[in-house]
Amino acid sequence: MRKQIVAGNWKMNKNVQESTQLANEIVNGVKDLTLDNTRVIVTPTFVNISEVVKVTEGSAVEVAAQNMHQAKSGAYTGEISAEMLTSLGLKSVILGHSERREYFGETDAILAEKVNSALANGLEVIFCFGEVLEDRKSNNHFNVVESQIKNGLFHLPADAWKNIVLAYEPVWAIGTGETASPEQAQEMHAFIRKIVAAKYNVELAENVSILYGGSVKPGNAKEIFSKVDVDGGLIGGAALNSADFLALVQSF
Ligand SMILES: O=C(CO)COP(=O)(O)O
Repeated sequence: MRKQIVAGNWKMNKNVQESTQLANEIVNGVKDLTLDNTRVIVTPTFVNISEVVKVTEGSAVEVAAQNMHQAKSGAYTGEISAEMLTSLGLKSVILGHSERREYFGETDAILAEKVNSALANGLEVIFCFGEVLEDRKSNNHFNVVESQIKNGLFHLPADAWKNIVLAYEPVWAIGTGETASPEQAQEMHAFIRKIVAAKYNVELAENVSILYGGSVKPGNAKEIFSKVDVDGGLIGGAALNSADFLALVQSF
């Protein structure tokens, strides 16, 4: 059975005190939940990872990073390597978020390198992709998503996919309050599974968790998560307070 995942992408929010407080509230909140098949992940900013790791140790809450550099080490001022993340005990990293693609010039080629570096270091990759509004309006969204997945991931051998989680985040729905309808999310997720099955095989495609991201809130999560090919969410705004985030964790 595929894992369900609720991952909070804290983006550039929360100082160290706020981060540890939020993590504490989430750790306490999940204590009494039967999570069964659901993974709960939080992703603080780099500077707050160590403190949040301490708070979450021994709990059901996993900590992941929002990004990393593709190089092993060296003269890359301001950057963070995969090995630095694993040395903190992290198991996963988000790569390819649309904000990284748009504001930091991360191309498909760079992302493929980042994916390789993360996997080589034993990290699971939560790989994000999604179309902008123009693409959806011109009915080009399937092509865009296919090419982002193909260029970022299809060079991988099948066995590497056990460490891949996909996150479909239509850019027009991120932080806008506008959500893809559950039907639009399901349609895209089914398409994604189909292209992964065509490249690899049906079993592999059936085993990949595909998250939806874009204005997921307690009020709409149940309906979105109920779709057969939606395995959870990558959450921005609603991950910044524990009550909303814990409600999402219980929305399956
Ligand atoms: O970008 C997102 C998660 O990575 C989604 O952000 P919002 O939930 O704020 O729309």
